[in-house]
Amino acid sequence: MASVLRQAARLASSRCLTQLSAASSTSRLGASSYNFSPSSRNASTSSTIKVQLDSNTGVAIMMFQNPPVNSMSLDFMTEFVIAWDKLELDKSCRGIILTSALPNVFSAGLDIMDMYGTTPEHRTAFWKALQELWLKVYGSGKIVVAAINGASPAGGCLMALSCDYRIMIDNPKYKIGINETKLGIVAPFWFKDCLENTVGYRMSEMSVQYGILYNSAEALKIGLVDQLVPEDKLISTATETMIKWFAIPDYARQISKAMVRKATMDKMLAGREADITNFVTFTNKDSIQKSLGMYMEMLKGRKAK
Ligand SMILES: CC/C=C\C/C=C\CCCC/C=C/C(=O)SCCNC(=O)CCNC(=O)[C@H](O)C(C)(C)COP(=O)(O)OP(=O)(O)OC[C@H]1O[C@@H](n2cnc3c(N)ncnc32)[C@H](O)[C@@H]1OP(=O)(O)O
Repeated sequence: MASVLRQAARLASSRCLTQLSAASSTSRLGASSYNFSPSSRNASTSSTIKVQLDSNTGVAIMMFQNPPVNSMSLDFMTEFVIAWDKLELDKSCRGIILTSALPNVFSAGLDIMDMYGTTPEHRTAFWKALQELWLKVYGSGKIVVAAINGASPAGGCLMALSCDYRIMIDNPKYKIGINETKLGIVAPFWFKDCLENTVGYRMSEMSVQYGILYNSAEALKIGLVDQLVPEDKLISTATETMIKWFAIPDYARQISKAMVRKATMDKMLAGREADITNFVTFTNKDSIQKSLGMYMEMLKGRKAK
């Protein structure tokens, strides 16, 4: 145990988990001091990311607004990381709720147009931005809650899986999962690892091969999400959940989180360059470009019908 703690302490001071200690003021707020008065809100907005921070409670709400479907384009991910870094540095922020400002969709996942017909240089920058975003969210010392208010396939599911807790609107029309194989592409190992860490080995084995998208009730049943709520209770439940987590002393929780996530983080950090090369090589293939093109056509054709 002593060696685990020593290792965790080293981790907390390492590059990826530097944020863990940055926010380590112990429970300043309990649920009883929760006050969400509008006057206490700070707002900061980029074109695709809207942030509201309540410095009284320490809860920030980060909303995606990249119409039509919050696809994770290079621009979106760049703005996400800038907004994220600001919150990480803000000691008054102890937790972040990720949600969508658009109706019916949390995030449609990676922007296919960034992978289809683009140069290898563009795809390198795109993949680096995705890795960066994931490392920040997954490795954060803040408490991160996903308030899933719509469809959340592939990269959208990864974003939710990187949080500490997932709350989804109870509506069968909203689907979540790692559906890449259905597009004729392969989810990288760290998408699979996040899924496996959450739903277990057998379920992820089935899930990634079939490319299953689960409705909200199915997602709850397999543990892909933690809680279902009616639409009008989503943000209040996410905020109340966050306040409950605040009762745990930050430092102890952060070190524990770092211990649990270390193996998955380390694997990515060690394989980061190879992962970029894999992605670029894979998406250079004519057959993959063809699959992506056909999928885009299918999406657009579906709308035309
Ligand atoms: C060995 C391996 C090594 C490395 C790996 C290598 C490569 C593989 C990379 C794998 C990682 C991939 C991750 C991904 O996230 S891929 C993206 C997966 N996403 C999806 O499958 C979702 C597709 N979209 C939908 O299902 C629906 O759009 C959605 C989200 C349910 C919303 O439905 P609806 O409200 O009806 O909206 P429309 O379908 O009408 O769409 C509106 C508009 O948006 C365009 N669009 C939708 N999704 C995307 C997208 N992901 N990227 C870009 N554009 C998208 C759609 O075409 C419409 O456009 P239009 O111009 O017609 O308005």
